[in-house]
Amino acid sequence: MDIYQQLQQAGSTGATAGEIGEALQIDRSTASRYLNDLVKANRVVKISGKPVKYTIQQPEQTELVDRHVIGAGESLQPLLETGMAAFLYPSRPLPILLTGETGTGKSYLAEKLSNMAIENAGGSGDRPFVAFNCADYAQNPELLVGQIFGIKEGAFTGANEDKTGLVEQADGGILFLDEIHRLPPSGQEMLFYLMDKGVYHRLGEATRERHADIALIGATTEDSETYLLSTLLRRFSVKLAVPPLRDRTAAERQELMDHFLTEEAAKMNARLSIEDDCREAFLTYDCPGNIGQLKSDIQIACAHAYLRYLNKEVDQVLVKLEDFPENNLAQTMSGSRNKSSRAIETRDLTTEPIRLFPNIYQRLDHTQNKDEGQLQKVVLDYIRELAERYKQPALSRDSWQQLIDDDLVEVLQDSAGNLNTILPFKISKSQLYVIGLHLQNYRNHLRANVKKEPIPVVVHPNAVYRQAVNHLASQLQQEIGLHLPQEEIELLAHFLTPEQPTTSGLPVEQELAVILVTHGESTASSMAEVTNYLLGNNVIHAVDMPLNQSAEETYERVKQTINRMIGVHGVLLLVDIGSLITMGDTIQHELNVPIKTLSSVNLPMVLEAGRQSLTSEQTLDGMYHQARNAMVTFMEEDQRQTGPQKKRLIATVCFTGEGAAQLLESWLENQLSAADEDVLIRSVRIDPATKDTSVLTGLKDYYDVIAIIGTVPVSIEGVPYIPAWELLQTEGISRMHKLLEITRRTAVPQLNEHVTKDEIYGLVIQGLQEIAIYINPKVLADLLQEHIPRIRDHYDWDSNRELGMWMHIGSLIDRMMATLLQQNNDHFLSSFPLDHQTVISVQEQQIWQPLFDRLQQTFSIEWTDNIKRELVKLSR
Ligand SMILES: Nc1ncnc2c1ncn2[C@@H]1O[C@H](COP(=O)(O)OP(=O)(O)OP(=O)(O)O)[C@@H](O)[C@H]1O
Repeated sequence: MDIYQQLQQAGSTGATAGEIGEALQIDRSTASRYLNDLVKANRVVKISGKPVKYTIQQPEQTELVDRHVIGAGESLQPLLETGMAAFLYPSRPLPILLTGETGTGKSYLAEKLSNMAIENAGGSGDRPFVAFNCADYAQNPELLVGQIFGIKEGAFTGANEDKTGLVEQADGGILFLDEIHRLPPSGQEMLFYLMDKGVYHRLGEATRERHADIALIGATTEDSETYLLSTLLRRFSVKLAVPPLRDRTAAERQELMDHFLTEEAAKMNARLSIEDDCREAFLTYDCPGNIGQLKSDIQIACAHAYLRYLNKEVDQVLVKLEDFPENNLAQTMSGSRNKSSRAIETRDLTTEPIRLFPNIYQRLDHTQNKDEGQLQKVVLDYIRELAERYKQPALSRDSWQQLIDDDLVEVLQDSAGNLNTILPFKISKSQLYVIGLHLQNYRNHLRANVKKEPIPVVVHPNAVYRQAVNHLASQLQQEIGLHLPQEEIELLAHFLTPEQPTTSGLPVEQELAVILVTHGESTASSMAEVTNYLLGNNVIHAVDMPLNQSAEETYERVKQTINRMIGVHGVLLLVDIGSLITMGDTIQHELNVPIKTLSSVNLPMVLEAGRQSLTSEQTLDGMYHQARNAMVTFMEEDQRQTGPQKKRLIATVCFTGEGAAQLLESWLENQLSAADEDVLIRSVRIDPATKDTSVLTGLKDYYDVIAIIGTVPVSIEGVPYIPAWELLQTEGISRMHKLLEITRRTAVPQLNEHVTKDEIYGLVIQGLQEIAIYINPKVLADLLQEHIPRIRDHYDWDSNRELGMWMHIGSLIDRMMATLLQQNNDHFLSSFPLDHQTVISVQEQQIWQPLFDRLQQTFSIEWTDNIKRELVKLSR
């Protein structure tokens, strides 16, 4: 037996060198020497005292926890150890929930814990760590859930293709969901289900069950008891509270500060030091945004010091007390007086210029691989990063002056008026600010007087933006003597382009463009809207010619429209009257872009032109002929009145053109039988302000619109309107089937589908998976399975009726959750007519109440008497 095994036997109380020597029959000094070797090797620890004892080092405390995490040995020790224990739990890692104030380091710790766990599990790259902040999609709960679980093509507007979710990406690894409380209840349910069963489905996916094995870390700044469904909360077996900065030790705060200063120094590639009084200020000031704020405040101070250094006033980067963010300084000096308002000011000021702003020249200098593609990527990343980081327009003048020289700020602010006359939109404050930041970069770079890599030209920005920047450039030259070379002008023009180029997709290059120019306030734009909608692509550009608009103005607008296009090789102009034909010829000469013109435009022509412009390898001539033929055929058919009849169309309408209408669209598609192959279903947005139905009327000219279905009552002559909620009941469904039947070209025998009682459960899950966003269909179906039989027996529903009611309840709950989450409850409630006449009998009350209660509990919805009465009335 060796010394180590002997010590293991001694357990946590340990043993002295003498005891070990005695047990192994070696002399004490030899035992002591061996023991000290083991101590050096970190396998044994000394327990100080008299006599000195030795005990073995517990491996999980030394090897598993990353000692590089600041605070690992102090305030964060219990947290890191519990976190690691959860991750290394036999068979399956336990889900972890990190709670704590903003900036305490939850994301940081999640990543550290994941890295440690991955390393401990053999450190291979095939265990992915996927991090996602739910707050990024908080405005769109549907998309948020879609990001996490994946989206099936057509699940909602814009879902043009199947999309993999993060769960799939993290399969076999770790998924970190920051701000998890932003998940809508349906998403929380889905997550719970995944944690429980390892099973999930993509949004809008009816039947396919997917499997994933992930370790989950959630984080929230909110009170998890209030914001998370209790089912989900319970599923997090390990909850770790990350301490605020004020509860961390002084040594840790010092260590954090040194760490951040070192990070900044590395970025600057210069010597950096900090004056003592400034260091003191950083160590003691009240820092409500915790480590995150400490870090950004240090960054701001360093940025100040760095600018001073670049301005050549000093020979090293020295952070002084004057660099300490002003509001904080005031706060430090005035103690805690008026703390809360100061704290808010501090955050406002620091949220924007939190880091040294990106520096293109340094990046180009540091780019090893100088091939064209790589250099372009550096430039595009820079443009995007600057634009994204500073896109919040709420910037105070102070924050401008913190980072941009006064004279530059002045020229920029003066130039806004001129720029607005050239640009097709009003320049925003944040765009000006971003330009200012870049110009400051450029100026600093000139001052630093180092060898300058020319900025590579990425994509030629279009003429309007170049013209605007040229204007700015001459103002800069005249007023402050700052000269901008051509490549700088091109770069700045990109900051003005509304769609910032991304590395993955440069601004869309449309080789062949179609521009529609017609008289009237909105004729061209309505036709373009319909076509773009039907083609699912913004291919038609419209120029309206209101009666008071001069021919010259129209001409200019068409020219501007072409100028704004990138890489266009040919334009088809579709106009209403022949006199506009000459316009194309003149513009062609002026802009040197081939243009062809077709007059007497109608919708089939626009549609065909749009379709052709999307066909790859189409030529301008080809597109012209196809569009022309489409018009001729249409006119001939119209005259003969013998051609194929118009296709049938069902329009689904709502205020957004997304949400409800889109759901209905996919649900309806499944209702169509083979005899209804010609039927198109299209969702249409109705502007809530104008309730303008011209798009629908426009569709009627070219389609046989057989029904309008939706959440917004719309009346179009000769077209029946079916409210969405009626459609989810048996009566509504049969009404729609009837409509389809009577509008069919050839009579087909009516499908006499009768569901059986046993099929209802499955059909409802399937149906709700198609149309519900917020509820978990299975959870709802289980609940109804339990409660409906009593209700069904009371009203004596047949199976078809019962199916209708299940679906109705499902979509009602989904809608209630949607409105609660989107906080437009008033609109939702007002869609239920006030009803004082329906009386719910005592017996009805008894059979419904348990279901109402369960639904309320499970989906956190609030019933009103009106909604209950409506439901009971429908059941009778
Ligand atoms: N122990 C640490 N050592 C070094 N840097 C840290 C540490 N903890 C946090 N940070 C840094 O502080 C900043 C804020 O941390 P983080 O974003 O993880 O906080 P958070 O609690 O997730 O904040 P929020 O709730 O606002 O998302 C990050 O830049 C992070 O890198």
